Amino acid sequence: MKYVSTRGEAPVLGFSDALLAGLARDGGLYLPQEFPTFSPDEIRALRGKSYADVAICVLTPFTGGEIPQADFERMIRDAYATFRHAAVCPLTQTGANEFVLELFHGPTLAFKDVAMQLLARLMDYVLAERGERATIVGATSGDTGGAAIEAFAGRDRTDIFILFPHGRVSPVQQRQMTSSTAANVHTLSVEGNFDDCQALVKGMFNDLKFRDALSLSGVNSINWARIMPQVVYYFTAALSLGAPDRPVSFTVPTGNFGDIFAGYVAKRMGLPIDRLIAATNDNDILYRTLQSGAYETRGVVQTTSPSMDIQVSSNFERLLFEAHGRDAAAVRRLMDGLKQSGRFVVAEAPLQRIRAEFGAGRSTMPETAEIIRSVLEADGYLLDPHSAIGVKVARDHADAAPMVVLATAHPAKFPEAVAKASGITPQLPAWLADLMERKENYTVLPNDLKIVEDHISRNSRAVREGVVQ
Ligand SMILES: Cc1ncc(COP(=O)(O)O)c(C=O)c1O
Ligand SMILES: N[C@@H](CCOP(=O)(O)O)C(=O)O
Repeated sequence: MKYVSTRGEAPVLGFSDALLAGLARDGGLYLPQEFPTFSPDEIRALRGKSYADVAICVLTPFTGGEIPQADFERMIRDAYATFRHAAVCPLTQTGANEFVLELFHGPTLAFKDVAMQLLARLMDYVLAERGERATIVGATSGDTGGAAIEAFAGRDRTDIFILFPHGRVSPVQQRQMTSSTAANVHTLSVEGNFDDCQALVKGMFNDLKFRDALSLSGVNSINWARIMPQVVYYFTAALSLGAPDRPVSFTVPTGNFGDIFAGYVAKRMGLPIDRLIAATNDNDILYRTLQSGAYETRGVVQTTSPSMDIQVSSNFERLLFEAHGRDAAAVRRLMDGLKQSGRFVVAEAPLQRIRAEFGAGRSTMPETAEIIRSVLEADGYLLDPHSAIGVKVARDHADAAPMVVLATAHPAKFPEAVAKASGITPQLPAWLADLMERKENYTVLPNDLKIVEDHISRNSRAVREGVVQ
């Protein structure tokens, strides 16, 4: 199994190198050269297996045999043993034909744990095998940061630097990131929005001198190994609802387009998915793009679903690569247009291909609050604002196929918005009960690439100890 960049000008890599690379050296995103496929009989044979066993079957082809199988299986079992629900990602019914896929039973109460718990183990393993260290940089609108810090804290082959937008994450999300006492964790509050943080991270990867000097690695969904583990829960959810003998649709609260792209991968692997619906908040660039073909950035607006306050949606590039028949030159032209003018237009043929696979919808803040209230009243089920956006949009797209809505975060991460909508203040689970009393430790930095790079260089243990120059 080899991995190619969406921009076609970076080296083709094996799994371990793609894992450590994060962003490709040409600024593109890695994708498998071809997707492994499962026949209906092979999918049927996954019925009744545990989450970890399905993960082993679905994910093994992606490693290309580079990780010894027994080690890979151990890492998968260890990763999912950190989840507080026996099913790992259980399904709950919230309507006649509507199901919520709870992805928030991991250590930081968001779907990011599903990938991050495995990614950290894989990176640590590969670095140890090679006798190397890495400096991890990541941008977060609230959840990736907490999940990454939890997964990498105390690992001595990595320093981790997480950039979050100053004053734009929920208090619980902030405390999850800033209360780590591990020496390898560095939390940076950037004076900007999530797109600024993401641009800084990409800027560091594209600064090849800095990248090589610090052995940079990434934990955002620009890293293929962040998308890969998320493919598994599409399989487990669809299997529970009758796959491969019954097609199932999914609605996915969407920001960086990573989670829904994992659904697309599952479909390409042979899972019979009927429709994939992207649900956005007021930062609705993906909804607008699917409507008009014009991908046009506007200012990020702050909403009650802060993790989705994103305009530049990184993984859309992977979809563009697919929709253009893997023509990297076409992707480069679109990305150049975006850099120069903040927009590009998808041509008619690729747009039709995208529309054949994806639908989209939007939920405004009042609509999201109303769904939280009405689902609680009708079903006694408390949604977080991100998951509520999914339910709202799913209901706008209801038809005969079972619809699975991805519930991407626990309501206790956003107590204010949930209480305002429902009158109920959700409580953190016992193991996080004292979270808001824990001491915070973070550095505020301006939105300036040079200043952020200098800060990281000064604080990276790899540089201080002379492990990398
Ligand atoms: C709670 C929550 N829901 C939805 C999303 C959107 O996921 P994606 O960026 O993979 O589209 C995010 C973050 O990205 C999130 O943290
Ligand atoms: N919503 C995310 C934003 C970063 O997305 P990623 O999936 O690319 O890591 C967050 O909560 O940080």
